[in-house]
Amino acid sequence: MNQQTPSIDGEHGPADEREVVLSVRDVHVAFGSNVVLDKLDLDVYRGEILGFVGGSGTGKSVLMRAILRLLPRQKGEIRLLGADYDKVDEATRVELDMRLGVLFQHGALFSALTVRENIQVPMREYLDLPKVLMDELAELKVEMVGLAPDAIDKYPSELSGGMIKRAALARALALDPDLVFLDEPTSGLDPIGAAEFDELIARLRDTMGLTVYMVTHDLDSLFSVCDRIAVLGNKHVLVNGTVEDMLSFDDPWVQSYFRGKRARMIPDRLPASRTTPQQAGSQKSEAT
Ligand SMILES: Nc1ncnc2c1ncn2[C@@H]1O[C@H](COP(=O)(O)OP(=O)(O)OP(=O)(O)O)[C@@H](O)[C@H]1O
Repeated sequence: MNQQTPSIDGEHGPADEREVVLSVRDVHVAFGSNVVLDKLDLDVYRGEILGFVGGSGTGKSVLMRAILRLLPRQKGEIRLLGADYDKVDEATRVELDMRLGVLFQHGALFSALTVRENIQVPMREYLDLPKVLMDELAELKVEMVGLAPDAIDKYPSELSGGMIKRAALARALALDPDLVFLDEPTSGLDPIGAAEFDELIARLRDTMGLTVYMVTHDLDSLFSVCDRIAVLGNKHVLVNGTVEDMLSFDDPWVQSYFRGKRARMIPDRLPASRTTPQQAGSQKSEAT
């Protein structure tokens, strides 16, 4: 995908009318001679759930970390909420960071802190709030992600895998972000827990207007909650669009992934409920 790529207009209007909250252009990341990402372009639109997929080791985590500035990149521009991270002053950078939430794979909660304290970590880092207000906010976040109220004073070791994911999501939402990055949020969950987590993500998008960038291998998530899917291959985004676009895209990996045995086991791959205002439009790039 690039700015010159023709886009398919959706039923809700031309694709380019949507607000781009994350824009990645011509990104190049290498570790020594190992080039992981090259000439990579990607847009994420406000209010959508973008599913980001690709084979193992293709660079999904590397891209997420490069976007979050946890890894250096050799080339390329990354604009978040309209601002070029590399060109803004430190105060603006902090403001931008506050508008992002991240759920790392496996939750990555601080094991020595309770759920309440974990949720309050970003509040302590960025805000100067009285304890009573931070407690109220933490309680609100716990409720928002569907955890029982008594989970708030538990330590991560006392929680199930699904509860850890929810607690980590509550922490990612601590500062009411515009955009959340989720790294394989349903991995390790049983199918029911994973489906409930997907529903939670969709509900938060609908109620908070959240934009979601979700790295996932979970075909159920891709088919049920993602408005758009981007596929990483050959070091860049091979194609992005709806499930329907994936099914018709002529690439061996994309075909085997979306039409393979596991995909065929999902009974209703294109439920009508997938059509949302955020789903308007899709774009394709040329496979190389
Ligand atoms: N810090 C690092 N130093 C050197 N090489 C790295 C580093 N991080 C990632 N890589 C390399 O970058 C490539 C892409 O890794 P990455 O973890 O992004 O893959 P992925 O698409 O997320 O894979 P998976 O789906 O298996 O999690 C791999 O070859 C990996 O070895």
